Amino acid sequence: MSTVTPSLLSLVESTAETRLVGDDAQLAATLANSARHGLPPISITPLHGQHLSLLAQLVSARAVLEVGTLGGYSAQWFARAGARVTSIEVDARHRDVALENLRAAGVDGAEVVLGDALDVLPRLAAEGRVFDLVFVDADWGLQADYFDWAVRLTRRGGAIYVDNAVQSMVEDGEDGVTREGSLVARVGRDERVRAALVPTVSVRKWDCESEFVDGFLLAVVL
Ligand SMILES: C[S@@+](CC[C@H](N)C(=O)[O-])C[C@H]1O[C@@H](n2cnc3c(N)ncnc32)[C@H](O)[C@@H]1O
Repeated sequence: MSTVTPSLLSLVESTAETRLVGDDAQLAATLANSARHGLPPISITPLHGQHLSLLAQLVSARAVLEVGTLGGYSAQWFARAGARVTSIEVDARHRDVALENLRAAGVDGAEVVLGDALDVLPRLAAEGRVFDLVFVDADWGLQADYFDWAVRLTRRGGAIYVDNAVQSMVEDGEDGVTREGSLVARVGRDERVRAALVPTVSVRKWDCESEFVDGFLLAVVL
């Protein structure tokens, strides 16, 4: 077997991206416009977008809730699966760029709600909103709180996807990983869901030292 090196992993990732996703002018335009407006380059990758879009398709998602819009890149992947996206963003500049990008991409009906997620999520629950899939991609320290609201906002059989769950545990260090209040401890005690933690690797983040290893938490609401 070949030795695993950054360049070999990079080839695997770029080949899969070319073969399975291909070039997409609209998505590239979204990233370029976000960069022009000075948004940080922290959107999901194209393969990750495809993965989330497939997941939305698998749960026949008509309504997707996203926590953390940035420039609306991941929101477009959900729209491609045929879902209507509601996305929460705390930064008004990010919200404005996302709306511009979504309009340019011809995404109809996407809703970008400006506000702190922990204010907006209870409001959506009080309005009786229900989603097929919730994608959590905002501040890592609050993942467990977002998850708790996500369960209340997701239909039975729907899915919750918490991005960067592995990195957030790694950042917490050994004591943080095993503490009772951690994301996996709280989700593990939660009888409303079944969940798994899925570690991933991406050489796109090889330069960020440990960040090339990450992973997500996926749960299904019972
Ligand atoms: C990693 S980016 C989201 C990337 C986006 N999902 C994508 O892949 O295109 C995280 C976003 O969450 C937003 N955010 C951070 N804290 C938040 C909060 N408390 N409530 C709502 N949004 C928040 C940030 O402003 C940032 O735009």
